[in-house]
Amino acid sequence: MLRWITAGESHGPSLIAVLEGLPAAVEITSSEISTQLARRRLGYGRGARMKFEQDVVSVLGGVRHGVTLGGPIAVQVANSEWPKWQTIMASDPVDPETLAGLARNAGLTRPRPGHADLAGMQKYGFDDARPVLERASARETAARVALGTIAQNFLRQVLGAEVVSHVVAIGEADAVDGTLPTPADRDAIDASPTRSLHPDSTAAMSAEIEACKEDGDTLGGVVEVLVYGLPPGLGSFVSGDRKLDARLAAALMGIQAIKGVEIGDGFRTARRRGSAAHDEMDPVHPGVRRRSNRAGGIEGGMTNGEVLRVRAGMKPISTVPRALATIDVSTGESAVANHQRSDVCAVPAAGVVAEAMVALVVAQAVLEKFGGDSVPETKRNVAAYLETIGATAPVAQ
Ligand SMILES: Cc1cc2nc3c(=O)[nH]c(=O)nc-3n(C[C@H](O)[C@H](O)[C@H](O)COP(=O)(O)O)c2cc1C
Ligand SMILES: C=C(O[C@@H]1CC(C(=O)O)=C[C@@H](OP(=O)(O)O)[C@H]1O)C(=O)O
Repeated sequence: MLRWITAGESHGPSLIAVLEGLPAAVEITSSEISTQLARRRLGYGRGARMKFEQDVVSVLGGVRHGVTLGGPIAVQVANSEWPKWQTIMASDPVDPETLAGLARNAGLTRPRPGHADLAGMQKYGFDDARPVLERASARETAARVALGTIAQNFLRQVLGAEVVSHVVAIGEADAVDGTLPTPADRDAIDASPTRSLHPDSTAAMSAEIEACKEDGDTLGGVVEVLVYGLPPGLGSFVSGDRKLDARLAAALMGIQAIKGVEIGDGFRTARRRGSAAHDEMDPVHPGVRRRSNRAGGIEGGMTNGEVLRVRAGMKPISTVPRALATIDVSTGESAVANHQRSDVCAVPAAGVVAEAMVALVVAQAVLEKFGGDSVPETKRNVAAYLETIGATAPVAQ
């Protein structure tokens, strides 16, 4: 069973990510992880912290000379801003007088609507939002992207599968409808400040962000993740918790600020008639070809051999510069919410995080189906399965 966990606070010394259950012989380097982390920092609308914070990657365990060893993999993403926070976020006790003298440590008693602040303080018994927001912060997504890089390498090396993401909406600005991006479009997408394929989409989304910024407001949007090259049969129909669509939805909803997930055409399909909703098949001897892919490559909780396609909707950033109404928990009176610097829009970054979560869930399903303690063993198992289903295997469009 492939499993993962992260630890660490937004202004702590570092984030730590652990991935357990991956076979030996997956090729991975710290510079590949750094490259993916750099992609997460990009995008029009991100705040000042993205400019000065550096993600400093160290692979602490599970990898030797660029290949995995089969044991748990531990990755550290150090926060370069730590020296400024080392007293406030120290793990050992600190003299209260020293703490009281630090302006940065001023009590955060005005919880921000849309954040974990208030319920987190109530639940864990804090009178200040700092201990809540430190862990709730999307800084943690850097650790997920680090693990997602390893999962993407595994998928590529075992199946030749490739994960691609792009932004399909920011606020009211929708991407120009067109062909789906393929792995060949990755560089072009990353070169767009809104991670869109079409220049007209970039222009419309950038204008939306610019207008929002001038109004002192924030924006959300929708990202889409595609996985090319998956065999049929990942996931299962036999129980709800084994369905791949359910597992993808849970993983994507687990990303900070994601409020909706669609598999394939999702809510659009819900409004269609059955004759226009499903993906008809034709035989092509040998194999089967689909006339469409509205299902997004998943039927009955399993991949069906078509391109996997999933969307995630992100709510607008909660720390709104034009601060929202709240209460001050120290007085019980009305107040305006705590405001620190913040992103105006982080949808492009959310797409990179979504790629990571999709890669991890799909890698987990691949290992469930094919097992293997080394890449060659998993590949042999994949090859045997594909040979078995040969005559009915899907043929690429
Ligand atoms: C990549 C990324 C960057 C984010 N940046 C910010 C930010 O700068 N300011 C902010 O208030 N929220 C930001 N968020 C969203 C909050 O972390 C999130 O809304 C909050 O933790 C509450 O969780 P929930 O929205 O899932 O309920 C970001 C989310 C993501 C995925
Ligand atoms: C640091 C990151 O994102 C942070 C996510 C975040 C939040 O509330 O989620 C709030 C901001 O942090 P701060 O308030 O310290 O500026 C973002 O910068 C990151 O993505 O690496």
